[in-house]
Formats: sequence, structure tokens, C-alpha cells
Amino acid sequence: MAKYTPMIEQYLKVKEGAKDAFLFFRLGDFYEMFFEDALLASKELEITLTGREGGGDERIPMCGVPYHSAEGYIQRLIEKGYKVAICEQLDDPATTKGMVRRDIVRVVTPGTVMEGRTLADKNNNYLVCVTELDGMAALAACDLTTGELYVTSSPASEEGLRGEIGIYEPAEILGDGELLERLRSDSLPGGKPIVYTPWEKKDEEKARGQFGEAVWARLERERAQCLSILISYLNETQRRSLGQLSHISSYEPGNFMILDPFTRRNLELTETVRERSKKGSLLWLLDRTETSMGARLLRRRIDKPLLQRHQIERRLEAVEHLYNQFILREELRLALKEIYDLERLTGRVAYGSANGRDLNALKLSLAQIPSLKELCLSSASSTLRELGEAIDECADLREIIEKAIIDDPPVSIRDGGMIRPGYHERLDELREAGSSGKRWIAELEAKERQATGIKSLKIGFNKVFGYYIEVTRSNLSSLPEGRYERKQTLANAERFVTPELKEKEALILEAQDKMTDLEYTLFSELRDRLCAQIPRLQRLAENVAEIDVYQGLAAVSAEHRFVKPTLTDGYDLHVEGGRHPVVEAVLKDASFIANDSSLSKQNGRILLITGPNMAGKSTYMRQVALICILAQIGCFVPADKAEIPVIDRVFTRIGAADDLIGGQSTFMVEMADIQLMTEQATPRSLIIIDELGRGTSTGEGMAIAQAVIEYVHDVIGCKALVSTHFHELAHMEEMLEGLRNYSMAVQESGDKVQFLRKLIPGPADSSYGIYCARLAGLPGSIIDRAYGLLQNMEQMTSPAGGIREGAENGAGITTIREAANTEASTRKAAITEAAIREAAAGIATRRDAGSPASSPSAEPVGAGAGAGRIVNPGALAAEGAPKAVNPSGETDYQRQEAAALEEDHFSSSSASGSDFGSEVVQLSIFGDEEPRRGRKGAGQREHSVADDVMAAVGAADLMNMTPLQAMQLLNDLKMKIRAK
Ligand SMILES: Nc1ncnc2c1ncn2[C@@H]1O[C@H](COP(=O)(O)OP(=O)(O)OP(=O)(O)O)[C@@H](O)[C@H]1O
Repeated sequence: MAKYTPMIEQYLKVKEGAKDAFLFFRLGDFYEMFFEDALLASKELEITLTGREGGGDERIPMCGVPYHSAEGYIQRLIEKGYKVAICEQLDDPATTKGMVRRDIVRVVTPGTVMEGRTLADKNNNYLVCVTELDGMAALAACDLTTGELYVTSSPASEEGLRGEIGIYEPAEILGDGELLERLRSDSLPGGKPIVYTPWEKKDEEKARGQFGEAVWARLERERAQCLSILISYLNETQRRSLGQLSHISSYEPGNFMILDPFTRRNLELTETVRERSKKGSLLWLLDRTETSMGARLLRRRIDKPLLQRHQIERRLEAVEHLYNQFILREELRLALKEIYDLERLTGRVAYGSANGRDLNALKLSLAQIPSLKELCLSSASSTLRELGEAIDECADLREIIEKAIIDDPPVSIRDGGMIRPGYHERLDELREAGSSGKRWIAELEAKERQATGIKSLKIGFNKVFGYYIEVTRSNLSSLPEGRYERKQTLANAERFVTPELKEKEALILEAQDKMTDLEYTLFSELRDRLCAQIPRLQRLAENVAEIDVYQGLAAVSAEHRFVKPTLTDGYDLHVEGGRHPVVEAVLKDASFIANDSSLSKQNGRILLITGPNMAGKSTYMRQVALICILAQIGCFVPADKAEIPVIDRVFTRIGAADDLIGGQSTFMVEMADIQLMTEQATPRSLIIIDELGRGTSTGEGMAIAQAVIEYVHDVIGCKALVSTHFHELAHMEEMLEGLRNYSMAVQESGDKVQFLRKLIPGPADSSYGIYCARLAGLPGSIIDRAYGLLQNMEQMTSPAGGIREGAENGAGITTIREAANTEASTRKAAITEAAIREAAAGIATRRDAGSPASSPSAEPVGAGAGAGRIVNPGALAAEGAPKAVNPSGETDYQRQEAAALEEDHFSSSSASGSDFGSEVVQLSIFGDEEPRRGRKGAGQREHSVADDVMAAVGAADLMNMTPLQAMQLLNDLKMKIRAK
């Protein structure tokens, strides 16, 4: 066993207490890391790895960062999901004999950072703790930077816990290792990396002390336990007062509309599905707040719409008033604009990291409060008046800051220069002594110049040598002998001191030291006084945030012509002229088509929506959900008129490709979602399912779709919007009295198709999938081939009526399975086979896409051909390059879609074209990326590979293939071609 030096022994002992963190071990002006920490840190931070002798057999790996720039390095490690334990010297090395004591003063973790880039102004940084106790799951979420602390509990359910965690989007989760493992195994949607910290230690005594006996006694057992664990972790990592955590917000999950993580994502409430950016989300549209705490509150409200009508109406009352009062709204906005982030400032005061500038920001913010209060008090809104009355101006706190701190203090609080003259008598005396000393020095300089006759003689100061008299080399001879003691030699000058200068210097420096010490003490005292008032400041911040949210929602509502919804306790939902708020805002030319929605016991509570790809089905269904959510957060809604019953939960099942990231198949994710829905939906819920059953074979998909719709109708009894490509399901209207068929209107004129985006009663009869594929820019030869195949297949298959008959007879899956030869699968198969052949053949021979001779089976099917429904615009328009769309021949719709798809101008799924559209775009990209080299020789081989693949796949499977599966197949094909 190696015997290390005492210093390394000390390091190892301290490191024992921070095994899962980098240990920043303070040695003089550096934080050093040793052993494995050094090896990893040098890589992660790209700093030089060195080594030192430490008494062991080998040199010890070492690397370090200067202490004054450590913050940036710590941030970088935190951003990468690491923790950093900071070990300081506890004794002053200058006065300590032997080795100084060292210990960890703080552990920085992703959930407990107080400074730095990871803290976006408008976002919270939550640390969440989860527990399970006697069948109850509890969750506590805390943001140390703002002092928010929430706690809740409910009967244990992983789904519920996951949903609640999703709302906070925590940076770090604490809890029992086994529980964390269970939560971790299914990835949460949300993109942000989460650090899981197994932690089971409780510190009930500390927690009790933190919140007070009275509050503690009222907490449910499982919530108290959860908080004890959280507080124990915070104490262990922060090792200082947690003054900002003064108030516990304990809530029941049942008080809010439940939105599971997938639903929040699908509806793009706070970020878009594809880019995970705020831009393009509902939050992005609604956020007109002026303060950071207002922005954070808005986000919390979007994540937790209310269920109590009176609370919703209280919010709507304020929004309505401000909606109508433009001038009041502007005045509030101007006052709010000047208010800094009160919550984070308060957090820094509590944490002890606030400097003079922070206190001034607090002072300037407080200066706005009287006018804000007055505006609220004098308004006609009862909600605003209530808020105005609740506002504590904290004028006393503003005054004490004003008296103590100068207007432009330095960043550091250690170097003095921040306390106002007149604030403290002793400080004024010391300052006087300091400045009279400096005057004396100035006089001495004049005196010495006169005495020596050296005009260039000057008195200067530096930190190492203190005050000195400087004489240039050429003048040295004029300096009298004796009194001048040489101190430093420079290239061109000599520096001297005299006994009287030394004496004065001691006095000046002493005064200076005393002054900075006293300023620091006075500043700390002031900070402590403010610290004692933190709950007042936090309440004020809450009030300000709420006012800010109301003015913001009123501003958006007015600008986008939203109307006040009528909330009811009934069942029926009626919306006239409803719009999707984000898609509408993004369409610059005000071309959004409004649609009504009526979901009622009388006239149908399930809408089965069919219609072509790109027709606007998803947009419409999302819009209904968003209108309900907007109403229940207390915002006006994008409609001409809206009557909304309070919805307890929105379930959505939308989209496919993204879920693959979670490691599960699309179909499995869909089924898991549906399972959750069947288990938890109530008659007051709203269910939205986009393309139900699309991830499996057509027959089975359709069977599942029908069974699920029947279950929603017969057992759950809630309102639902279901879109499907299985037009055959339309027959259900005759079986289920609460179901109505609707479709998205399409106008065919000659060879063109125009999507009218209008919801009309009755089922649709075509999907125009190949037409959309052409719009997306798939090579013309694929399109022609697809139309040809489709025509052949349609001639081979019987009309859909036969299937309808089978299902109506109750023949079940066996009969429905026969429906595999339906229009939907026929279309997919046509596109798939054509794409496969094109992928292989195109590489080699890449024919002119528009040439009719290029493919014998690519004969276009004109309007009215086949069943009379399929239009092949390619036959007339697609000449030349595969992606070219004849501009002069385009309809408005075509131009718009083609532009949207080609530019991919907006990443949000609700705004960038349909799901099917994006899949087809991927196919077209695949076609483009193939190499053009050596076409001919390779062509022979590729053709045969394509044939092999086609043979292996078989016609039956091709029927059932989704575009995604087709993509995979194409990729396999590509690999094989490369391998050959
Ligand atoms: N009411 C509307 N008014 C104007 N444009 C709309 C409207 N609804 C949808 N759109 C536009 O149409 C595009 C496609 O809409 P959406 O994704 O809802 O179609 P879809 O029928 O669900 O298609 P798919 O079945 O292929 O997924 C949207 O991105 C949007 O730009």
C-alpha cells in the first residue's frame, strides 16, 4: 500500500465525502484535481494534465484551474451533467504553521447551481425529489435560485409520477435508487439531460426547523418525508442557510387538468416537437410578459390548467379588463419593464451571493411598485384590485438600500467603494484619513521636487513595494545622499523610500484595509437585514408575476382577435370559428381557415375525421385541445365564440417518428398510450387520436381502431376527435349513436387538388397520398410509377363496400383483415414499390423523370380514371427536374405547400406540413443523396438487388408497409448496394 504525503492523504480523506463529484481541491491560487478526477477533467475541460510526486509509487495525475476563473470551468462540468465539490482552505496559510485544514464548502450539482449560463432567465432550474411510501407517491420540486418549493402526492403510479416530473423538467432527480431506475428506464420526453442522484438520507429535524413546526404539522406524512430527503440533500450540498426556501406550496394534483408528458409535447405547449425550441410553441405565442418571473409563471400556468371554474373566471376577469383597457395595459407594461428578476435577486440575497449591483437592481425594482399598486387599485377589475391590495411595497427595504449603496457600485464586495458617504460615521472617518493621507503624499511630491530640483520626480504606488519616490537615471546625481533608501531598480529609473513616506504609507494602508473590511461588514449586515425579509419579497414577486401574466395574455388576445370563452359545468363543447393559435400566427397572409367544433351528447361527441393527407386534420384536432387548455389557464381563445365545459384531462395520440428515440416501436408507444387512456380517461376528458392504428398491418390496425373507438364511445363516454386514413371505418356512424363522420373538404378541378381546410359532415373518399408525395418533391418517375401501380391494384381489388359489410356483420378481425386490400394499403404499397425500384435503378440510370418512356408502367392516370377519384397532376405538370413544380400552373395551395416543404421554413410539426408530408420528404431526400458516380456498371447489380428485395418482401407485406418501414427497407437496400 502506497504511503502518500500528508497533503495527498488529506485530499483522499476529503474525496471520500464526494465520490460522485469532481473534487476541486484548493491549493493556494488554484483548484487542483488528482487521480481519476484529473484524468477525466483534463479531457472534459481540455486542460493540461500534469503529475506530481505524492509519496506513492507513481506520479499522481494532476490538473488544475485558477481559483479566480473557476466559475466557468464549474459551469462547463455542470452543463455536461457532472457535480463539482469545492474544497477550500479553512485556515489562513499566512498565519498557519504546518498544513492548513481543508474541507468541502459546497457541492454544485445540476439541480443546485446558483449562477451561470445554465440558468436561462425565463426558465426555472428544478431539483426534484421523489418517494414512494405506503402506496403513496410524493414529489417535491425546488428551484434554489428563485426559492420556489412545491410538494404534492397521490396514490403511487409510475405514470402519474412521470407526468408530474415532466411538468418541472428538472435538471436533477433525487430519490431511492430503485425508484429512480424504474423512472429512468422509460425515457421521459423532453430532451433536457437529467442527472439522477440516488439519495435516501432524511433530515426531518432540519426540515422542521426550516419551515416551522406549524407548517410541518399540517403536511401529509409522505410529503413530509419527501421534503426531509430533499432538505437533507440540500444541506449536504449547500452547507449554508437556505433562507430562500421559506414557503412550501403544497398542492393536490387533482386540482389541475392532467396533461401527460406526451400530450404536452404533442400539443407543443412549451416547445416544438421537432426542434424542441420555444419558438413555434404555444408558450412562444403567449409570452408577452415583461419580467422573468412573469414568464416563468406563465409557463407554470400553461403546464397546469385549472379545473375550478371560479378560479378560471377570476383570471379571465382580469384578462378581459386589460383586453379592453389598452392604456392601462400599456401603463402596467411600462412599470413592469423596469422590474428586474425579483425572485432570483431574492435568491441571491438569501444565498449570500448578492453584490452591490444586485441590491441596486432590487431597489430600482421596488421603486416601480407604488405605481404598479396604484394602477391595480384604481382599476375596475376585482382581480387586479385584489392583487393591488395584496402588494406590500417594501418601501422600507428600498430606503435602506438607497441609504447604504452608491448608485454605481463595483462588482466585487471585497474591495470597498460601494457604501454611500454619510451612511456610517467610522467609515467616513477612515475615508477622510485615507484621503488626507493621499493629499499629504501629493504635497510631499511637490516638496521633494523643490528640494532636489528634479522636475520629473514622482511618487507612485504599487501593491508589492507600496509608495515610492521615482527618479530617472539621468537625474540620480541630483539626489542628495543619506535620506533616500533604494527600493527597486528599473531600466531607466530608481525607486526610493524615505522614513517619513514609510510611516505615512503604514497609516494610509491601514486606513484602506480598515475601510474595505468595514464596507464588507456593513454590506453583509445590510444583506442580512434584507435576508430576514425574504418572505415579503417573495410574495411581492408572486404578485408582480401574476399582474405581468394578465397583461401579457390580454395583449396577445387583443392582437390575435381571441374571444373570452364561456366556461360551463356541463358536457357540451361548442366553438364557432375556432383557429389553431400558432399555425394561424405563422401563416403570414392571414389565410388560416376557421372551423367550428361541436361535441355534444345530442349531436355527437366523437368526431371521426377522414380526409386527405395535408388537409389539416391534425391541425384541427390540436386546435380543439388548445382552445380548451387556453380557456382553462384563463386566457381568451382563438375563436369567434366558445363554450367550453371544464375538461379534466386531455389525452393525445399524435405522430410517430419521434417516439422511436425512446427505444420503443411506434406501434408499441401508440398502444401504451391507448392503454393509459382506457385506464384513466373520464367522461370529462378529451381524447385526441391522430391516425389511430397506423403502425401495424392495415387489417389489424383497422380492427384495433374500431375496437378503441367503441370503447371510448361505450365505456368512457368522453368527447373525442379521431382521425383516420381507414375510410372504411366511416360505417361506424351507423352503429354508434354518439359518433359523427366528418372530413376535410377538398376541391378537385381538372388535374388539380385544392385543400379547403374546411371541416364538413360526412366521410372523405380519398387520401391523395401520391399527390402529396409529388408536392414533396419525390422524383417524377416514382410518382408516375406509383400512379401506375395504384391503378393496377385498384383494378384488382373490390370496392370498400364489401369490407364495410363484413364489419357491420360483426365478423370481427378475420373479416376486417380481408380489408388489407384496401385503398389505403394499395396507395402505400404503390409508393413503396416505386420508391424501392427508383432507389436502386435511379442510382444507376437516373432517367429523366419526366420522360414517359422511362418506365413502362409509369403511365399517368388522368382525372376521372380508375375509380374516378385519383387525380394525377404529375401527368400534366411534372416535366423536367423531379422537384420542379410548374410555377404558372400552381394553385395557391400548391405554391404554399411546396414552399413550406422545400424551405422547411418552420420547424414546428403544427406549422411545417403534415406528418405524412415529412415522411415523404425524407424519401425524396434519400433519392437525392445517392451517388452519381459509375452509374452504368453499378446499375446492373443494383437492379438485381432491387428485384431481390422486392421478391423477399413480397407483395402482401408491401401492402402493409408504413412509409417508415419503407424507409427502413430502403436503407437496408442502400447498405446492400454499398456492401456489393
Ligand atoms: N385551417 C387551416 N387553415 C390554413 N392552413 C391550414 C389549416 N389547417 C392546416 N393547415 C396547413 O396545412 C398543413 C397540414 O396540416 P395537417 O398536418 O393538419 O394535415 P393532416 O391532414 O393532419 O395531414 P397528414 O394526415 O398527412 O398528417 C399545416 O402545416 C398547415 O400549414
